[in-house]
Amino acid sequence: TTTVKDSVYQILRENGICKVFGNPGSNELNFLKDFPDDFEYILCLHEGVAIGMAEGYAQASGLPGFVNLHAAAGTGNAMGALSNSVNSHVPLVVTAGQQARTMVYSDPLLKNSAASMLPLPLVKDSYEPLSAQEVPHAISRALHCAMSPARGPVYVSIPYDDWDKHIADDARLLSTRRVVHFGAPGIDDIQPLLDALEQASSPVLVLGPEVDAQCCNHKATQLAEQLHAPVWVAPSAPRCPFPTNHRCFAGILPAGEASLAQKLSDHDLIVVIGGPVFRYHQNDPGNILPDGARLILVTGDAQEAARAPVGNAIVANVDAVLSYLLEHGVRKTGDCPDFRKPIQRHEIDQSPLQPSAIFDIVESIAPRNTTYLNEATSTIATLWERVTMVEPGSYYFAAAGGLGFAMPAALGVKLANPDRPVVAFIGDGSAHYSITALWTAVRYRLPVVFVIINNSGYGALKWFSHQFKTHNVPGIEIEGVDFVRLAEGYGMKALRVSTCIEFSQAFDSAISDASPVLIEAMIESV
Ligand SMILES: Cc1ncc(Cn2c(C)c(CCOP(=O)(O)OP(=O)(O)O)sc2=O)c(N)n1
Ligand SMILES: [Ca+2]
Repeated sequence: TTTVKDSVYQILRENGICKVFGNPGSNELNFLKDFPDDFEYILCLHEGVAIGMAEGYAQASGLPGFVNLHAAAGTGNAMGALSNSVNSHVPLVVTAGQQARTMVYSDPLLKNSAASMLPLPLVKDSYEPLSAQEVPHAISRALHCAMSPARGPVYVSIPYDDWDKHIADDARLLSTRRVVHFGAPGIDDIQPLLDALEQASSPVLVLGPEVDAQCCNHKATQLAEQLHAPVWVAPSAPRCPFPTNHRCFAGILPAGEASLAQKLSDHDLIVVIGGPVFRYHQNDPGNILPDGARLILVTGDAQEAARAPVGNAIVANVDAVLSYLLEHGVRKTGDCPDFRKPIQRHEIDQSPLQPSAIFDIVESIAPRNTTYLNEATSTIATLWERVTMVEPGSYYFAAAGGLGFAMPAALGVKLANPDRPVVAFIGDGSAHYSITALWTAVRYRLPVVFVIINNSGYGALKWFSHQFKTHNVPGIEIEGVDFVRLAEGYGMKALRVSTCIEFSQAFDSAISDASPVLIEAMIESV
């Protein structure tokens, strides 16, 4: 026989999982005791950080993230972060310790009374095994469910007295299970798309995060060149699916119905690959498509296909479809046009900082393979205009817009890819949702550069107030926060700058520092 605990670690080990992101309580101690030395426990001081870090790690590594939380209180703290995970199709197994199986009904402290209901609908599946014997199978099933298209987080609640129970050794059969997914279409399946591209006089490509998640950005560039088509990144982008310095890159689409359709008004065929149609943000009612245009969606997510309000959809592996289109699709002759917009760059001088200057300075210093995260929400469009992102895995943003994602996700990305620089632009508002990530960065020596863009408040909400004509709104000014002292309080190197030359010097030093650094960039309040 074996124990539930040994069986579960063996299942994780055989599936390449060796990191546990977590925050422990007494319910978790039986799972964590005699912690195996071939695993690493990453302590996060808030459960939103544990989820965010596991999400960044999973997205950057392609491996499932494994999280261990504490009962209902820990799961509740994780819910905001899970809203991003379920939208970004990131494979996570989220476990939470439950009170002792024999005590739960007596309403004890630290119980998770409706455990399998608590995280819904922000997980693909959630379960509390009916007996200790079921726990290894529940973990194995959660792992394969999280990794099956469309990927996503799965939750398992486990009573703490289950871990030491002895069970039959057939759990070994579970740890060696392999589930692989192909989803490649047959040529007949995508013939309608090939025909539409052949007949279109002005096709346009709109790319979503799945292109980046499957690392087929380069195939998308070849397809754009073959079609002489401009490429837009789908709105509210959580990843960067296309090189922003490529001649076909037209920009990131606005997240409003009318404004998005207006950007695509010159096209008669809109091919959306690897993302929803569309993830709008501001309410900007209008026609979803320009007059006379038709839309075809290619996605690995059947729900995304079903939810689309317009056009036809092909549910298939995005990488496989791109390969088909390259091999069998129409090829335009002559030179591919250049769809890029020229950018006027800032001088790096004594002038006061502003977001566009910050991004120009970063653009002039950061290595080309840097990964960026941006949660200074009023500056996102400016980053996409000014920062070059080429490789897969160059950019991450909260897929549901749930703030508090970028700081912990930056740590997870760095943990997965230690050789790539990681820069996180964080708003002075967003920084507070996961500020404890700074301690985890120092504790695990993750040399991320955190740039706090401090405009003394919720800049994006000031913009929305203007848009929505909802004036005199309280609660959007934040004055008097000292991020340098906050960072130093967590043991992190930190400095404050307010001019371009100061920021340039600080960033040039921070990007090659072996330790994490926080730079507080003071800019005019918007
Ligand atoms: C968890 C959470 N809480 C609140 C919000 C609402 N929110 C908030 C509070 C924003 C302003 C963030 O301000 P910031 O300082 O981080 O960045 P900017 O000043 O550049 O907008 S944008 C936005 O959608 C959110 N998206 N997620
Ligand atoms: Ca701000």
